[in-house]
Amino acid sequence: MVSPGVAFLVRSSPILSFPLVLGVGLRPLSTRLGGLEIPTWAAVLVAITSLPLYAVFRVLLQNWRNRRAAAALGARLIPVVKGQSIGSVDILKELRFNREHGYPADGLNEPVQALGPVVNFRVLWMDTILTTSPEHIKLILSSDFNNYVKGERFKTGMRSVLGIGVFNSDGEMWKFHRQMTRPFFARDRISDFDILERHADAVVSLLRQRMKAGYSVDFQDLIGRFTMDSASEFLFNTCVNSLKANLPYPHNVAFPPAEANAPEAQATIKFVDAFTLAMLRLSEREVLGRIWPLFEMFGDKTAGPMRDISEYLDPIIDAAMEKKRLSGSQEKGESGEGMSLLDELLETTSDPKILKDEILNMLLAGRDTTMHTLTIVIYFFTMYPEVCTRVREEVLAHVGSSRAPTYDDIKNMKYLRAVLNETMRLYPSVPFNVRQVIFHAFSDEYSSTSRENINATVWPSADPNEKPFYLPAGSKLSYSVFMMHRRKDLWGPDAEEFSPDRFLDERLQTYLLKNNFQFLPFNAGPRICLGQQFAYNEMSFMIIRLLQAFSSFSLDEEAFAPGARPPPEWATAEGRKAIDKFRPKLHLTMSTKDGLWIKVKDA
Ligand code: HEM
Repeated sequence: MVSPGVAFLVRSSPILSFPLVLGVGLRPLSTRLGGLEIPTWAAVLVAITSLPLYAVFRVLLQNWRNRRAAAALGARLIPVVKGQSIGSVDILKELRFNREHGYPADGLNEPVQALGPVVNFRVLWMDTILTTSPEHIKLILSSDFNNYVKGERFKTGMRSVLGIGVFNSDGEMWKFHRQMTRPFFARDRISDFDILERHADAVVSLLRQRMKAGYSVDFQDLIGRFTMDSASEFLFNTCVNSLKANLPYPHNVAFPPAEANAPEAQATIKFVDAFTLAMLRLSEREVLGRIWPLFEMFGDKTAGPMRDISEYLDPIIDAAMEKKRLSGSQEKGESGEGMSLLDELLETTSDPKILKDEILNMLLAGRDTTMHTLTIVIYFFTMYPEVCTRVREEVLAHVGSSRAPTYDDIKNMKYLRAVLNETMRLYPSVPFNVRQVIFHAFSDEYSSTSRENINATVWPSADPNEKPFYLPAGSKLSYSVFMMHRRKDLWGPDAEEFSPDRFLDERLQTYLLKNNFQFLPFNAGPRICLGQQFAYNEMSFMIIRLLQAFSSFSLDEEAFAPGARPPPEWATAEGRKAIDKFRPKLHLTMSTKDGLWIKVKDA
């Protein structure tokens, strides 16, 4: 297999070989055509400078075209964030550094404050537009949905893991996946809580065991196992059983008890680690953008983890296919309780590639998002014990201290829902998302001379007296719900405060109900999260079980590894960056660096 880097170079070879062809061919050609003798040094100089000159020419031409097209539409160009170095490479470096070591939106807040809610980070002369405006996000996700796609650039980077699954497809393929999976999220299916109950009980007893033994627990790790086990059983009827593998001990326990993992846990650990690593590799590609293949010259960095993932998943898919083959037409159409997503998918397709892609896409969607939200809810319980007490009172009033909650119990618990929403407002699982303005240049349908600007679009300015913004076709966009959820002009002066009541008191009317598109933890429009209701049920169920078992939660700051604590310089920052006691980490989704070490008190 050719590595992504080599494939990239081969694809780019026509342009990269241009200087060579020019260097070798210029002298004989000029002699033949015009009898002109070009000295060797001049031919070499022309060859060396040809590519940079061509690049400069293209950039200038593109800028001129954009200005002209914007003027023709009565629009203006999006303000560009100016870097200090050629091609604003310093901005790229800073963004990469901040992604690894900073707080989310470090390096983005300042330009947005200076230039407004939409800016263009023109790194390496390529437009990368960032918006934090609900009006623009509404256009992207809903009212002008057909003009935006995930885009080839994004999909190529994700393909080696997510294939052509629902997350990584556009157009007809995306519709096919969406139609295929939607029935599975019907209300009766997602309110069947048997699976959740078993795994939630395991979480509670593991917490109790560790407390009894006198150790703190990494709640993020523990709850990630809960969401992984629940999702795997729900999706493919086979529990990954990650809750059966041993829990880690805090870094400050000098001699943790020696515990060997049960043999059956080994395969689980390998699968879960491979899954986590594959997601990490994908997020690294996303940060590098178009040039990511150059960092994979010697091989596809997702190939190793994907081998381990396939080793685990392929037999499960094969067995389900075989079961389906043996049962034949008997079961056809009998979708209903007890059927996993995989069983349901087998009603539509028997293509193992599509089946695997879909399962992996759903696991990505279902594990890390709910893991993160539940982790931050518990973190907020440690920070705001009065909120924890109030949710607990609601739990005891609606469900009591022992019975498992039902769908209706959960639906009626308004404060719990407000706590979940407030958590997802401040720390949404998908803080940044990407799209591309669709580009139809190669469609036969559009063969006019100005075809590259078909699908160019405009966005309104916040100030109606200002001209709208012009976006060329093909522009790469990033929208940040993380930043939008913290805007004081949208949420009020207390936007950075954790206050679940804002979803219940007059602030709901004053702020949120004025503009539904300013709160989007699950996205909106045709691509809205398919698992939204499932996620609310799963998270509420787990919190209720925890609050029936435990009366309070506390943070064990000593148990956090030194590199996982917020650095001292954050203390002088504004807002939550100064207050919070964990370090957010950004990959495809958000998490906390090195987990969340807590202690719990039995109820
Ligand atoms: C707190 C929990 C969750 C949050 C915050 C969340 C958030 C999101 C967001 C922001 C998207 C849009 C992604 C994009 O545009 O690329 C999305 C899509 C999706 N989510 Fe969720 N999600 C959660 C849980 C789940 C669960 C538990 C499942 C299923 C088991 C799920 C299934 C999906 C699917 C299938 C999509 C793709 C929709 C499409 O592209 O058409 N999500 N989710």
